[in-house]
Amino acid sequence: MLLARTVDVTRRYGTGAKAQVALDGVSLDIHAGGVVGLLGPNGAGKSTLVNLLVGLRRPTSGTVELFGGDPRDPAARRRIGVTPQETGLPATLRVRECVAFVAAHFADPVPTGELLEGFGLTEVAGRQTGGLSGGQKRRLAVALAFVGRPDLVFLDEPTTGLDVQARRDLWDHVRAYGRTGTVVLTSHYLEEIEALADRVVVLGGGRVLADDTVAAIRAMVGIHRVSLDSATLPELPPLPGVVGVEQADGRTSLLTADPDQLVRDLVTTGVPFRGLQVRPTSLEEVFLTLTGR
Ligand SMILES: Nc1ncnc2c1ncn2[C@@H]1O[C@H](COP(=O)(O)OP(=O)(O)OP(=O)(O)O)[C@@H](O)[C@H]1O
Repeated sequence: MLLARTVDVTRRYGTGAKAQVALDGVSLDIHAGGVVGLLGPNGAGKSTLVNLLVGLRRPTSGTVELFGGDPRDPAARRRIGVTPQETGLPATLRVRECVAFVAAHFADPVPTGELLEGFGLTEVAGRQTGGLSGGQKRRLAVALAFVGRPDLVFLDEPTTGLDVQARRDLWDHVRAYGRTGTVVLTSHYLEEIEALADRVVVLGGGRVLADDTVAAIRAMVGIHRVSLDSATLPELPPLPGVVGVEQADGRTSLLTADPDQLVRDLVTTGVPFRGLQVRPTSLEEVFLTLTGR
């Protein structure tokens, strides 16, 4: 089921010579179920895309649909939950009151106590939001996106400022939600995208550079890393198919598209290697290649 879509969307900020093109011909379908990760460097257009999908901004050209209609239609917006990149919580409201305030807008909200428990906020339920730590504020901002049992949740860099444990707890929540609902999440953390996303959309310079599963995107570059302990390794003879050699952390890495053949060749050379490891390149390595960074 199609929940949201953009068709050939362009978004510019400003006019004339100073115009900034934030999105440039982006077409994207968001289907029900799972976690879609929007990945891209600073200024790639991730927040702009989310803001268009949730009806906070309008495209300069192209079409944006949410549940088959206009994202600014209140009926469509009632079915989504959003955590923007920056949230201003009313400083004098208590955490519990904040949740109750948002819950009042929905017919069947998650009970406040249950929601606070789920996001580790029970202990600070009676505290004014102005007195929360940065991480607690962020957790509350993310919790508010889930109050109305939304069909589609948009989280713009939800774990920025969270410590490792809080980040992992939030991942559990997002993952669990993605089993029955749908989440669109932007992140700078490749680890986060690898951990959560079923589908990754890589944005760069306002364009979709790749749109696939984590595994497929990793395989797009298709390069594997064959690494050996450097300590006892003699100088290697030239080996066919090696596209790069790296030295780091006491290991020599050979980059190749055909790791099986490289291992056979290594054995044939008779080089006394130790500590052989073969692994696909990480999402980070692929990401750097795709975005040209
Ligand atoms: N209100 C605005 N006025 C002018 N330019 C803007 C505005 N909002 C965004 N931009 C520009 O549009 C481009 C895309 O910005 P956007 O915030 O969508 O990127 P992003 O991928 O979310 O970046 P980040 O990872 O830093 O949050 C950037 O060049 C940015 O400077």
